[in-house]
This record gives sequence, structure tokens and C-alpha cells, in this order.
Amino acid sequence: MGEESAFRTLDDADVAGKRVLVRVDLNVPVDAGKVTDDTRIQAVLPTIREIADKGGRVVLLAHFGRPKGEDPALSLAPIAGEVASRLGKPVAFAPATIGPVAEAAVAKLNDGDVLLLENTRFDTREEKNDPDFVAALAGLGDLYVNDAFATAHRAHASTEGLAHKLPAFAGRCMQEEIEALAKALEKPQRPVLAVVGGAKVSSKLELLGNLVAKVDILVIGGGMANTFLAAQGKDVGKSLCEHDLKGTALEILDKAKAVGCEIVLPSDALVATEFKAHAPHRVAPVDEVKPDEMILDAGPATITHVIARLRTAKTVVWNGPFGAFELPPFDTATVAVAVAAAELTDAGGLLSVAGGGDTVAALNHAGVAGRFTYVSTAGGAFLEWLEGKALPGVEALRR
Ligand SMILES: Nc1ncnc2c1ncn2[C@@H]1O[C@H](COP(=O)(O)OP(=O)(O)OP(=O)(O)O)[C@@H](O)[C@H]1O
Ligand SMILES: O=C(O)[C@H](O)COP(=O)(O)O
Repeated sequence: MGEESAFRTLDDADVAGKRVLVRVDLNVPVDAGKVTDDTRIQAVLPTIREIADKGGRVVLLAHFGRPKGEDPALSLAPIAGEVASRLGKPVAFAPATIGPVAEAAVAKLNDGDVLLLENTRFDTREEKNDPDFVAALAGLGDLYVNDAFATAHRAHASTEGLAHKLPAFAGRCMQEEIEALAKALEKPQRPVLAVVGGAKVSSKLELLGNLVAKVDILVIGGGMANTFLAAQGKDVGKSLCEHDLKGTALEILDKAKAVGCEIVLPSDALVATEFKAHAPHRVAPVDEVKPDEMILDAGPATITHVIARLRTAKTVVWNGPFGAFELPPFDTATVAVAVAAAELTDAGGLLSVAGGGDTVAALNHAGVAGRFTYVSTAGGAFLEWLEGKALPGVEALRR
């Protein structure tokens, strides 16, 4: 039995005339109010269209950023227009997730209409998977469709709890992600090289402990690498670094040694004193970072070494950029490694899979996303899937 048939999908759902709560991942990169990469929006359009075309009333649920309660700067209001322009039809917005305002907005929907509710994380009960919050959400719909593979590693009210309250189905993006990742990576050709970088150090660091048992080479970059460098006693100055997690980093290095996984850490870096595009910068060995400097990208020796290790791999999996790629020239390492991975993929010697909101944005910025074997919308969820962990949002959809 294929993985896809383990779930109820839209093929099993009778949506006509029904209020369909659709969990999507709209946690897209935004700069100065503009969506800088719309991959995650594009990915959920087929599900929204299919439900609307079949006469369902689409009620979109999504989070944006990591607010701790209401935070106007993280409202989904501007995202409704971004979805509407790509969908080619209006998307109403309700400035509430539950309660009378949300209920009135849902009640106004006609068959085929689309509504986006406010950021689910504005209610702190969302992340606790609180039963009362789940019940309040469930009251807004007749059916539940989860199309947010990128958030499936979170057991939150809108990603997990709802699946136990309403008839639940996998959306088309969810279905495609599960099928494509299984096809590409269930029996990967070795050596497998993983690149893990980015900024979500605390939520991704621990899972590296399991990942080292699955891959042959682990390249650690971005903010993630700084915690390892600090754990090795290096002064990382003002760099993004979770000093509290240095012990975890050392345990991961020990575990890697025990299982024979090669760890690649940066040997040099681009450092600057300001976090901004074109900030004055220099190349520094990682043990010569000054107290007022920040590591904002990997340096040239590191890039050369990473590409050399990549050439020995048959499979690469990648989540998290090497540097603050939104701010040139701190995109240099990410772009160079992305181009090398694309060239090796084109030449037929490498299977390349990358995932994550900003990682996909970085590959698009490098102009190579289309040359990777597969690009997932998911970052953290992709890494947990790679670890072999059951994803709560996916498990809850099993028949
Ligand atoms: N050295 C660094 N210092 C500061 N920020 C960095 C550094 N390296 C990378 N980053 C930042 O990391 C961010 C991306 O990290 P993140 O872990 O969110 O990846 P992602 O692909 O979006 O994954 P997910 O989908 O799980 O969020 C980018 O915004 C980038 O600027
Ligand atoms: O960007 C992501 O990886 C998902 O949207 C999940 O976001 P989170 O890490 O804040 O839960």
C-alpha cells in the first residue's frame, strides 16, 4: 500500500456546501511588508481552488511568525491580499481566529468563497493544543483539511487537535510532500550529506543528534554553526548563538563521532559589526572573531571545503542557509553551495532535496530552486521527517 492511501484525501471528502477549515502554512518570508518568496502560497492554491470549485466554503487557518499572544506586526491581514492575487479571486479576512467576529465572517460565506482567519498563534492556547480552543475552532467548520506539511511537526490545535474533532483529510500539498519525500529519500543513495543552517537554533539543534545517525556527512552552517563554535571554546562575538545549548552541541559532536558521521563546521567566516546589507565586513578565521563582530556568512575556505565534500555525496538534503542571505554579500556561501548542488544534480550524479521557508527563498535568490531534484515547503518538519520521527499533524490524518 502506497503512503498516500494511508490518509483520507480530498478524493474522500464531500465538500459541496460545507464549511471547510483548511490549515495552510503561510509563514512566508516578508521584507518591508512585501512577500519575498511566495512558494508556500503557491503550494496551497491547488487545495483552495479544488475545494472552492467543488462548492466548499474555504476557511483558511494559518500562523505567522512566533507571536506570544496578539501582535499587530504579525497579523495575517496583508497575506489575505497576497493569496487573493495569486488565486485570482477575493479572499476575505477576519481580524479574529475564533469568537463572534470569526463566526460572523464564516456565516457570511457563500459556496466557493474563501476566508482567512487571523494568526492562530494570537491565542496562546493554539500551541498548547488546548481542548477549548480546538472546540472553538471546530465550531467554525464541518470538515478539516490539513495542507500544512511545513507545520506538521507541531502538535498544535489547528495542526493536530482539529483532526480529532472533525472529519479530517490531507490536502493536495500535504499529499504531494509526503509522496515526494518518500520517493526521493526513503532509500537514499550514500553517501548522504546534510546541510543544516539557518536561525532556528533552539528548535532544530536537538534533532541533529538523531540526524547524525542517518547521514554520512553533516555540514553545519548559519546561526546553528555558531553554537557549535562557541561550544568548542571559540569567541563568536555578537553572533547569533544559543550559549545555553553548548552542552547539547558537544553531545551531538560526541554522538557523531560514535556513529561515524563526519561533521563539517566553518573554518572561516564573513564578519561584520552591523546586521545590514553591504555592512563593512572582513574574512576571518573562526577563532579570530572580535567581541564586537558577528559571523554573518561562511568564508571562502569553508565554501571550498563544503563543495569538495558535496562532490563526494550521492544525496544532499538541505535546510537552513549558510548566512544572512537576505543581506548581500552575506548570501555568498549559500549561493555558491546552491549553485554547486544544482550543477552536480544537472550532471546526474546527485539527488538534491531542500526545504524550508527561507531556504527555498535562498535557492530562488540563487536562481537554482528549479534545478534541485525536489524542493519541500517544509524546514523543521522536513528535518524531523528525515530523523524518522512521526509528525503529529500527519499522524492525526491516518485512516
Ligand atoms: N550567521 C547568521 N546570523 C544571523 N542569521 C542567520 C545566519 N545564518 C542564517 N541566518 C538566518 O537564518 C534564517 C533562516 O533560518 P530558518 O531556520 O528559519 O530556515 P528556514 O529555511 O526558513 O526553515 P523553517 O522553514 O524551519 O523556518 C534566514 O533569515 C537567515 O538570515
Ligand atoms: O517555518 C516553519 O518551519 C513552519 O511554519 C513552522 O514554524 P515554527 O517553527 O515557528 O513552528
